Amino acid sequence: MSEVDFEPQIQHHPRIFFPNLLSPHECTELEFIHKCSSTVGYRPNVFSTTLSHLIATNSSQFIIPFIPIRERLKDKLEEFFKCEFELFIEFTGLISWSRGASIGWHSDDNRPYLKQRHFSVVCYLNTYGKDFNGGLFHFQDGEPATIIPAAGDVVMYTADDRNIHSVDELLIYSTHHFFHLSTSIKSYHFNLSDMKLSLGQITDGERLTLALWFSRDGSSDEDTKLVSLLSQHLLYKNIASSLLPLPASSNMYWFSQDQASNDQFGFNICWARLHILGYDIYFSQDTSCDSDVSELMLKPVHLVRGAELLDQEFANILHVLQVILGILGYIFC
Ligand SMILES: O=C(O)CCC(=O)C(=O)O
Ligand SMILES: [Fe+2]
Repeated sequence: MSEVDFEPQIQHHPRIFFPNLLSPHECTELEFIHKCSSTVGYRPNVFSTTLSHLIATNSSQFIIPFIPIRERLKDKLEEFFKCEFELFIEFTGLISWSRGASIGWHSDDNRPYLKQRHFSVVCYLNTYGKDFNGGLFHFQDGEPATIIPAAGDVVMYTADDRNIHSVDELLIYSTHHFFHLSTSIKSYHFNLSDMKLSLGQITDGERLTLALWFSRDGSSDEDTKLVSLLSQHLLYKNIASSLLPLPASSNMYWFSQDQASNDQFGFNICWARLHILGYDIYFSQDTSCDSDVSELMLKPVHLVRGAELLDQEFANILHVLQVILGILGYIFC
């Protein structure tokens, strides 16, 4: 599909679709960042990575790849909607959906606290049919009626009720990835059968987007907030001078079948991502069996592959993820 603005309907349904606006490298780089930084999101079966979270977890270097992409998207949006130099980025986030996630008909400004959102931009970072199934985007009226997510494609639309849209439920991915649960990890906090069920939800495929909202209102400028967070963070020199990530509170990584409940079963999303890649983790012997999960997030860990315990000690589980995903080529391809 080439660039499509559907000129005749522009007043009624102001929107535009750009194929291949992001390069494959940009999509892969953002996927890498999401997979090693994401937390459980705002709705069940959704994970997200916000820029403020990257700062809070001492991973602000990961903001750098967003900068040229955000600028390019803003330029395109302002040019198409003829509002050059008028818009501010209100929110930037990587959002992934796992099996069962969906969203019904809505406009993106449909709550009083969302009224500052004037334009929406959704960039697809992976591809329907290849990386996941389900998850098609539909506009209620006008053209295009349906968007089939493909890595690099971008849709831009006004956030008001001229662009009511929905996204179909993410379905089970056709090729079920094999994963192996070893007992070599200290899994005393977890119920393994429940963990297998929950893990299935992300091994079935994840639909990943970069979502941005734009505002005409300067008081909603995300950058002002980010600069303030960054400068506060830099005051903590010991943390900021280290390049090691610092996990947030453990419940932000806690994923269970029913995220709405306080179910003690479920597991850590970082842990799950390592399992999918064929790794387990091992906390050194002096980590007390009574440590609660929140402490474990901050503990040094070793990797286990099959029956082999690897020598290298990592600062914490986020550090492991960054290294393993980096080595596996997420960042360099
Ligand atoms: O991911 C998409 O295709 C759109 C998601 C959406 O509509 C929303 O988050 O408001
Ligand atoms: Fe939406």
